[in-house]
Amino acid sequence: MDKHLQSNNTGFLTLESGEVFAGKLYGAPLTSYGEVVFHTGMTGYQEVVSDPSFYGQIVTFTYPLIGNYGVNEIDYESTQPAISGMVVSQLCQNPSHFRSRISLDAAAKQFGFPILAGVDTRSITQKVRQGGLLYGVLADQPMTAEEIALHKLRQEERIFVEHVSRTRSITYRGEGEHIVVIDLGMKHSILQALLKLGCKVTVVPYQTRMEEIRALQPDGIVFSNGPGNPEQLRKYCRQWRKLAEAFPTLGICLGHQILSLMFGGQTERLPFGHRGSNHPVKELSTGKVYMTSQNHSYVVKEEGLDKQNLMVTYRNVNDGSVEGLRHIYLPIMSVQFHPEAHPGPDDTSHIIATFLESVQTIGAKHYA
Ligand SMILES: NC(=O)CC[C@H](N)C(=O)O
Repeated sequence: MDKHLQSNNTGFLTLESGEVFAGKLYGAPLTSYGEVVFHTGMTGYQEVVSDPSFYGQIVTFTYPLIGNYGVNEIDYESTQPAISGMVVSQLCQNPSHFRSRISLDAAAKQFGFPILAGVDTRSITQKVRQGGLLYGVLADQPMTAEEIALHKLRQEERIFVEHVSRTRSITYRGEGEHIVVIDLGMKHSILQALLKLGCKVTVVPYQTRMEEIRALQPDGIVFSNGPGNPEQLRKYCRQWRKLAEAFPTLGICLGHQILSLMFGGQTERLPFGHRGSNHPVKELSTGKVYMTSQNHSYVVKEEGLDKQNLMVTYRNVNDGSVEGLRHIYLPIMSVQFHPEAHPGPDDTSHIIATFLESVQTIGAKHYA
């Protein structure tokens, strides 16, 4: 018997395509439902479970052993549970790391999400790769197609950003430039990256009005990462465009996708998403390839992109999809990947520094 499996509770992941995967249930004894996605990182599970971009998703890890270095107090990306549920092959119950405080099982109990362990995660991944958007339910019994269809319908009606964006503004003191982050489900490490560069940072709820943001006298604006379909935010894009045109702006992941919407473009679903720590992207101006941390289902659609104003700066090496945009005349830039990394390589951390340089130099000159 697998020494990692000590739970007596059998659990099931039922996919909308009809397959049922049986395993052992750990973490919080809750039924979870959502889009089933796969993450290929060998590490980073603590950041993934707490990254608000994963809100409403059941995340399957392709790396076979998860939980082996435990969970610590400092690597959380938010204080709320983000994922809906987790599926792993082997769940390690005896973690070993000098920073570890509790096991992943204990953290899942505290955070409030279930873990299904002991299942063939490669087979689930193959199904997701073949099936595109695939909903599932993780529960203590298999579900019927009708039950899943009902959950799916409810899920599709929800605007996920509403559940993860802060409800009140908060300012973090720094001596440097004042950056206002539009919180679409901001990862804590984006805040950390800005604070590390000396910025004063104000994080505002995503529905904050333009006048309120102007009153904060920002030097620059960041549109954060976040969950769900970017098209759900289209109605805010007119006012966000005004904001982006008024201040040096950086968009990260969901923030990048909405930048294309602001300029009349569209987004589309990738066949099965990019989630992992080793997605290669090419910087078109230099031909340099960077390894990046990624986590997205949607992508900026090439067709319909406002090429009068925006140019593509990065492309995914595997599928050629758009990974970065820059405004031709204004200091506005965005990336589909995560320059703040965490988890994953920090090869592209210079992007946040470059944004800050534009805030300090081009921004001041441009708007003088
Ligand atoms: N990490 C993110 O910001 C994700 C963006 C968007 N929700 C997507 O899945 O494509």
